[in-house]
Amino acid sequence: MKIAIGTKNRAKTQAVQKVVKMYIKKAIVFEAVSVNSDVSEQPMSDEETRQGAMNRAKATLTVTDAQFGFGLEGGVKMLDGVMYLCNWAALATKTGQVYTAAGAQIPLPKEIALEIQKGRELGPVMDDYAQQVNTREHSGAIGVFTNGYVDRQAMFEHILTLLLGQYLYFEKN
Ligand SMILES: O=P(O)(O)OP(=O)(O)OP(=O)(O)OC[C@H]1O[C@@H](n2cnc3c(O)ncnc32)[C@H](O)[C@@H]1O
Ligand SMILES: [Mg+2]
Repeated sequence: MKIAIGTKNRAKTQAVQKVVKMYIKKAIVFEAVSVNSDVSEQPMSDEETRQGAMNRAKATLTVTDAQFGFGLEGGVKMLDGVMYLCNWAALATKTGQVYTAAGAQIPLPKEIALEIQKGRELGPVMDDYAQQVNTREHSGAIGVFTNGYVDRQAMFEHILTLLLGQYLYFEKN
C-alpha cells in the first residue's frame, strides 16, 4: 500500500508516518513529494490554510500512484485583533474523497505578528526570534511558545489522527 505526503518538511513527514503506522497494520510505502500548495507562502486565514492543505493532498495523487495522499499546511489567522497560529491537514483519496481537520491554535506575540504583517514568513521570523535554525522543521512556533511541551510534529500528529480516524470510519461504512 502506497501513501503520499505532499511535503519534505520532516516535522510533517514524521508525523504522518507515526500516525499511519499506529493505525494501519499493513506494509506501507511512504512517498514524500514536494507539491504546490497554490496558496501564498504564508497563508493568512483558516480558509487559505485549509485550501493549501487540500491542494497539496490532491496534488500528491497527480504525481504518485498512491492510494491516498496527505497535505499539511501551516498558517496564521486574526481573531479579535490577535494573530493565532492555525494548521490544517487534508487527506485526498484516489476515489475523489477529501477529508480535512484542523489543529490547536495559540496566539503569537505582537512582535511576531508585526513581522508577519510586514510580509515576512513565520519560519524565518521564528528562527530570528528563537535564535535557532529551521525552527519550522523542529519545535515550530507552537513548540517555542508552549515552553517546548507541544512541538510542531506533535501538533500535526493530533491533526493527522483526526484525519485518519475520519478516513477509516467513513471508508469502511
Ligand atoms: O515545506 P513545507 O511543507 O511548505 O513546510 P513549511 O514549514 O514551509 O510549512 P507551511 O508551508 O505549512 O507553513 C507556512 C509558513 O508558516 C511557517 N510556519 C508555520 N507554522 C510554523 C511553526 O509552527 N513554526 C515556524 N514556522 C511555521 C512556515 O515556515 C512557512 O513559512
Ligand atoms: Mg511552505
